[in-house]
Amino acid sequence: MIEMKDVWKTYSNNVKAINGINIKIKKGEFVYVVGPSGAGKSTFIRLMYREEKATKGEIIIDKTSLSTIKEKHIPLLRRKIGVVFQDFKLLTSLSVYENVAFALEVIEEAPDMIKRKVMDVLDIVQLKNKARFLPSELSGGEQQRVAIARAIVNQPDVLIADEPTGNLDPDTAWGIMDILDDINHRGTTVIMATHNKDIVNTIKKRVVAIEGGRVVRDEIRGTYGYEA
Ligand SMILES: Nc1ncnc2c1ncn2[C@@H]1O[C@H](COP(=O)(O)OP(=O)(O)OP(=O)(O)O)[C@@H](O)[C@H]1O
Repeated sequence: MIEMKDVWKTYSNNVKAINGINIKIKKGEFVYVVGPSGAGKSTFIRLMYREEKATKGEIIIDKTSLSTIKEKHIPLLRRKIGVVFQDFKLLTSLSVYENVAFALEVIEEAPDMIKRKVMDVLDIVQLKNKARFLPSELSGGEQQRVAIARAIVNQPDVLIADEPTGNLDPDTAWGIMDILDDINHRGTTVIMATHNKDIVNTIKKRVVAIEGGRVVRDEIRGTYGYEA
């Protein structure tokens, strides 16, 4: 359902971040993206949700080609893809509930559906009891769980996470992994860029290693393969 065919990305400053990637990711897979700092992992991920446009090659998400997609159809594409970042990116003046509901309000979901969907995803991330809290009143792990709830409330086909455990202590990071695993088991494809060696080596999944903007390793149940 996600395919890259000979994809290249050169930034405007002439940095060649992605240099000829070919990959297929099937519906329902869980994929770790690993590699040294500056290898191109974030660029690879940003290309998938069209935050960046490929310089060359074709990216197909669920039959939609990102090279020919019209600007007006990009919001529709983004509804198929939930994104989670290392630094959470929550709206600080809104409550947990409002942060998650916001994603549905912008697509003009009916108010009674908003309430049901928000409470359902807050249940999945185990934060129903903190729906009225502000982000500043939550721990880092709880804030990341709100960000995950926001990313999945539209029931996207794909959840992309760029270093979702990067700002969290080890115990909290494992809790986030439980939730991502649970979301994957419910049918969502999960693609996660990470530097967390312990997690990759313990919760075995497909591992795609990127170095110098190329896929240098792609293993079904792989290992991290670098020193932490
Ligand atoms: N917006 C940008 N403009 C110009 N160059 C960029 C931009 N974003 C990234 N780069 C460059 O592209 C290359 C790949 O960066 P990218 O962020 O994709 O790597 P990464 O593997 O995610 O690194 P890290 O593990 O440190 O997050 C690097 O040389 C980086 O400096």
